[in-house]
Amino acid sequence: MAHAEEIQLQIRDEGFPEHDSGDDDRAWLESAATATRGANRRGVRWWVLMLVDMLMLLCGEAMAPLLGRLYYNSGGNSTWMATLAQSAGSPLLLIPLLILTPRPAAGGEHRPAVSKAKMAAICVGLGLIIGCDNLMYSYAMLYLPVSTFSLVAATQLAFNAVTSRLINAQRFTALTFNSVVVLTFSAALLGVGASSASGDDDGTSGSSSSSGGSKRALGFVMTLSASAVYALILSLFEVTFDKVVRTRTLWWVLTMQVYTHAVASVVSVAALFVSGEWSKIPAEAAAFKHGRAAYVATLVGIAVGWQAAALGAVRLVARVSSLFANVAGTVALPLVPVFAVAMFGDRMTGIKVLAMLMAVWGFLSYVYQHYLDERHADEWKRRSPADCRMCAERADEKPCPAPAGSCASSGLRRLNI
Ligand SMILES: Nc1nc2[nH]cnc2c(=O)[nH]1
Repeated sequence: MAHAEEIQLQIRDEGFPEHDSGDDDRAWLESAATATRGANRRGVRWWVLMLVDMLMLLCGEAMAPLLGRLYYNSGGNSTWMATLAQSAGSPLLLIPLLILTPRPAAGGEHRPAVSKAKMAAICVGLGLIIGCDNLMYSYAMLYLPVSTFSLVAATQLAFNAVTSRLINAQRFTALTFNSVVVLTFSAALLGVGASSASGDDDGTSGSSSSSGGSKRALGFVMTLSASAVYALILSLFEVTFDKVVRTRTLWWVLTMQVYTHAVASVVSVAALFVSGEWSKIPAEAAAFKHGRAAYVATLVGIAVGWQAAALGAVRLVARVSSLFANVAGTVALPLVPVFAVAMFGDRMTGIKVLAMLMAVWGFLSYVYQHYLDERHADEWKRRSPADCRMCAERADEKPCPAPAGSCASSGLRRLNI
């Protein structure tokens, strides 16, 4: 018991001074009621903002790869230019970043300033990894047809399940597990369906038979590696928000995206010059199938599309988790062929419909789990301080069942003793 008291004291010393008079249960109940009302009010706004982030991610993930393929199919040949386009749109985000001012963390608690040197090192590291992912993605699109690409890219969710478990201590329930499995099968089904319909050569990229099996093998390895690296990137963003920045405001999301993508762009520009591809760009633009203006418009579209996708993804990482951001992104894989039906008059098949329905099912499964978690957290917020004290006084070494932060208004923190 002495141990438990020691822990209580220690926790009280750590924060929430306005509630340190732990005996004042009435005050606690009032503050809990206010917090719950606040949470409910934030609830609708939160879901609407999440929908906006998802739309940004889905539109970007659907539009950017289609334009990437248009670039290669219309005469574009520079993998470094295709790589640069994926990160070059980040200066666009300077506009909202300069308008916004950094907001203090929710609750107004004092937090030590984030070390600039540490953030610079993180942004350089993440930027280099993003640059590698972009390069692998460019090779993947160049060497693999859409069908095989979708099939292999479906693995990114499984990779994310591993990275988020190892790096972010993601909790897996039956619903989140179901979401990962169903979405992976949905994207894979699409790949199988497309390859059986087209003999795995849908002519959408430079991977015609003349390119040879070695290029296709390289495309396969690049897609698989990019899928793993993308999962790692999302998990590293999440762990940075959790452990380094320790807040998840829009200002920090924009800051991290602008700086990491700036690093990726600098590396891509340097590689464009060093590789000599730069000298071929004017001829490539002049010979572009739809003209020079279309060449520029395609690259600008790729840049804007990837920034929208990345912003949506990082916002979802900050709002929910890296796994959820990947779940939402994977929904885009089966949506692309359905968009192609509407935009390019492609044939609608039973497999495309089934893949899309499975994607929606997998996605809703994760959203429902998140809704249950929120409700569980709200229930804990409504409990009396005695419940929280019970946790603190438990001497059985078991973790507290309350969700993180839910004991905050009683002056006690969630315990993991
Ligand atoms: N590998 C990979 N890279 C990305 N960059 C932006 N989106 C993606 C994605 O879905 N996969």
